[in-house]
Amino acid sequence: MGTPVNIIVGSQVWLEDPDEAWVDGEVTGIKGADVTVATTNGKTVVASLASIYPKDTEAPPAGVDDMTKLAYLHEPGVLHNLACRYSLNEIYTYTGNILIAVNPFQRLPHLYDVHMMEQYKGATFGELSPHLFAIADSCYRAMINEHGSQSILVSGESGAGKTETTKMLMRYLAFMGGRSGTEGRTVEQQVLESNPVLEAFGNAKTVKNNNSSRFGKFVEIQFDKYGKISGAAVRTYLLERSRVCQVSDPERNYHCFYMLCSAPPEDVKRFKVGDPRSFHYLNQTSCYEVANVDDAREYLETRNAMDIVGISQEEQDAIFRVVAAILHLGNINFSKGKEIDSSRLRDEKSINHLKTVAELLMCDEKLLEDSLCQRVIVTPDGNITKPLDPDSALQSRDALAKTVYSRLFDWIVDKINNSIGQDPDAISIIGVLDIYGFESFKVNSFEQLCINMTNEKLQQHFNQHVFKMEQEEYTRDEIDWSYVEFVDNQDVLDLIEKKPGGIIALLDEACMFPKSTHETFAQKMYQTYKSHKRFSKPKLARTAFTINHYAGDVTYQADYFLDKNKDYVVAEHQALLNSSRCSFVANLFPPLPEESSKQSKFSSIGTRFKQQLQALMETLSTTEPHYIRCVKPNTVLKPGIFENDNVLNQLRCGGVLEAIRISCAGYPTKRTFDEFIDRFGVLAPELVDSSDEKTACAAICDKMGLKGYQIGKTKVFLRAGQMAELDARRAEVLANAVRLIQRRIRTHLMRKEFVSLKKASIQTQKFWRARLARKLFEHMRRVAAAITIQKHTRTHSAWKAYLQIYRSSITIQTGLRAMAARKEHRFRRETKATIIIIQTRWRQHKAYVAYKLQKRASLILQCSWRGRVARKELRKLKMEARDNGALKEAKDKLEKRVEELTWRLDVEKHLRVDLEVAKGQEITKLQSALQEMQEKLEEAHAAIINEKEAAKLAIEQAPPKIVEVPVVDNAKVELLTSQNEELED
Ligand SMILES: Nc1ncnc2c1ncn2[C@@H]1O[C@H](COP(=O)(O)OP(=O)(O)OP(=O)(O)O)[C@@H](O)[C@H]1O
Repeated sequence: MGTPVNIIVGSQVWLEDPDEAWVDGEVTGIKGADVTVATTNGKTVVASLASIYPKDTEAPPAGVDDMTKLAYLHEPGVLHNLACRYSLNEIYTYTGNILIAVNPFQRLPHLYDVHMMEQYKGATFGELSPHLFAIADSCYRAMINEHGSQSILVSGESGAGKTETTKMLMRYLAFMGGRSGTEGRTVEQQVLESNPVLEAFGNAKTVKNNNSSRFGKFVEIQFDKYGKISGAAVRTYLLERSRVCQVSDPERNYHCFYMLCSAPPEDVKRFKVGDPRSFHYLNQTSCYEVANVDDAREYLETRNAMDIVGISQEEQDAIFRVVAAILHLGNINFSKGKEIDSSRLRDEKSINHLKTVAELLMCDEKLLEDSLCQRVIVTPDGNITKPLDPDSALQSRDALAKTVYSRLFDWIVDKINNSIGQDPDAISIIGVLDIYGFESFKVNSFEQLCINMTNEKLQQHFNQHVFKMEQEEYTRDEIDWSYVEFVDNQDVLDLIEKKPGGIIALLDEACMFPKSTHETFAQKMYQTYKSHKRFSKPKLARTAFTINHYAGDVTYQADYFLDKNKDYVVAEHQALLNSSRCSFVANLFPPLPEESSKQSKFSSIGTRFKQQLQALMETLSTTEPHYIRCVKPNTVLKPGIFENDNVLNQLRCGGVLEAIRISCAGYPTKRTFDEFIDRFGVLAPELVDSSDEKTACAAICDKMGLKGYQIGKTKVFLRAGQMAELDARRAEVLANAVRLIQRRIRTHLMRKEFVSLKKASIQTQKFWRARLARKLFEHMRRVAAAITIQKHTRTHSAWKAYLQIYRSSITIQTGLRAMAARKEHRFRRETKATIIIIQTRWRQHKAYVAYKLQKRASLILQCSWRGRVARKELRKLKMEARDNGALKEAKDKLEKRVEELTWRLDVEKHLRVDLEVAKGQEITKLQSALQEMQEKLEEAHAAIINEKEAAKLAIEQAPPKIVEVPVVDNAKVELLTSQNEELED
């Protein structure tokens, strides 16, 4: 699978690692055929050049959704891709048309919900990420479009997820083909509900899988012409019968046994069951429970599902009675009887169990015991009864249990089929095959041979479909395909199933020959196939043989082949159960036709299975197959050794690796010239018109630079990836064309839109501009009005403020003036009084002075006058005194008078001097008082001037802001006015 590339120092490579399977690293040195690699886990390993693989350093970290897209298609690349995707919960990956489903081992509900189904409904295959719904959808659409039957083959080892995948597929098909809104039990509902019923009776916990299907299953879903589900049939293959009687740790018997033991108490009582530990068929292992499974609930759910698939209550009861009877049957033990080689029931317990079995199966107790401990041999001379030794009796007991169980299982399958109903007019079918994958254990027995035969058949079918048909097509179209090879397994199939001469035919022969043993059978095989290249005898083996299957060598132990191949019902058992009073039990064992009962009782399981398989293959050959390979991921990156749990091995066994190889080596894509030109003509339209189809196809391929393609007679054959390449180019061309058309149309549309938008926008602009202008005008008007209002308001408030200041200043002025006036008044009053007093005094003084002067003057005048008069009289008296003596007296008198007046004048003079002094003092005093008053007056004047200046300054300094006084204090103004007037008055 490796892609030949030159490995040089520095190359990134994969190499095998004992712990990690594959480990990547870088080549650090090459010496001859040895390469030194520095691995990413820190080791330096020397490996041979042939054992290392190149690593794609440009691989997307999330992996690719189709393995065929891998740059280097080799085992580590495939595993790495799966591991990358798995780590991102991408459990599905395509390999061409095969879907690889890696078991997620965890519920991923979002992957399977209705929303997901809706998404995949009708989606082109490959468009969405790989999914089983994509397979189911392409299957459904192929059926509808091509009216052809389809099949989906789900394979994988035990626990890989086949049953889950099958269930999901059926759910999707029911979703697509279901009749929505139909009342009652619909076909699809019954098909879906048949799963839990089949699982209850056909599934068991095994080492590998807690819910392992111990049978193969082919569900055929029939569709009518409208694509609706019209019927269904379930075919089952090779139920593992031995499990009924033999279970090893840590496995369990079939689920139904445990369910019955956990049933509601009334059912437990009715069916006489109890603790599973008390039944031999269940207590051979210590495993009674399965993690996360509630058997009690499963019992009820199984019953419910049985209701839905049409199993009546009576039938259900009968089924569980048979199940209970098998459990009790297992508890019947035998000991040696009285006669030689005879047996009898060992103890009381066994007797009781026998009774219970007889009761549950409604058959005769004695007959039951006899059928277990005796055999009747028919001889020409009559019937001979032969007792069975305890071991044989036990075998007889187990054979009965297995037969009853397998008949019961077959009855359930038949019932489901009858109940769902077949549609004889079905237009097409979709078959889903859920069958065990290739098995290779340490010890492989007859079952493994059958299982591996099935897988060989399926592989052949796969080969035929994928490769043979492919190659036939190459041949038909006369193209060179010599280098595409595949391993044809027809020879292995011939070895196993050819009649006569195949292993199964030899086994049947051995079974019919009474003296045969597994050793004689093995010898016969060694002899017959000694030169068969697919058959070999292991060294020293006496019964073992190895078959070289397509998936690898498997060594089988022939020891129990004979027993396991024999499928016959002991006549005694047949008779016993047929005579049951319970019609259900009796019907499980219908009486055999007279001749066949007389003929050999042997029926070959191998041959029957081969026939069933043949029928299945015939059915499959009428369908278009689709493949799903389930893979168990426990060791995604484990080395490629041949072990069943190895992913690589699983892929190899599932034919996936081979498919990848062939797919890449061959021509996975082919198209008729018509289709090719139809699809890719756009890549070179000039070539298509000018030449014939074949030449045009070749020309297109050449033009696109494709290498290695081939032109057949009718088709173009493309190598892997070339279709994608052409598609990508086509998508590019189409996208360009689309873009051009879109551009033109968009231009046209945009222009139209632009014009109408322009018109509309002009209209809108007009409207808006007008509106804006109106608004602006309105705004301006409002601004002007506001300014006017503001002006008036401001005037008003300024006026108010001015008035207030004015009034205040008047008030202040008034106050100040009043104060000044009062002061003045007071001053004046004071000054006036002073002046008046001074004036009075002054005037008094002046008057007094004048008076004094006048008085002196008048005195002087009077004195002078009187002197004159007195001197005149003195001269007269002197003359008269002369004349008379009298005169002398007068003279004396007058002299006295003059003396008096002189004294008075002196006094007056003195007085006047005193008065002058007092008056001078008084004037000085008054002058100083006046001086003082004048100073005070000046001070008052200065204070008034200061106050006035201060007031003026205060007014000037007062902020121009005019504080609006909301209310004029008229009362105060009036008061001040009146005060002012009063003051003025
Ligand atoms: N798609 C899935 N999503 C979640 N869990 C899954 C899925 N597929 C499988 N499983 C889990 O793996 C278990 C085993 O799967 P399943 O029973 O389908 O295996 P199988 O291949 O049918 O085995 P067998 O051959 O033994 O019957 C399931 O019980 C389930 O838990």
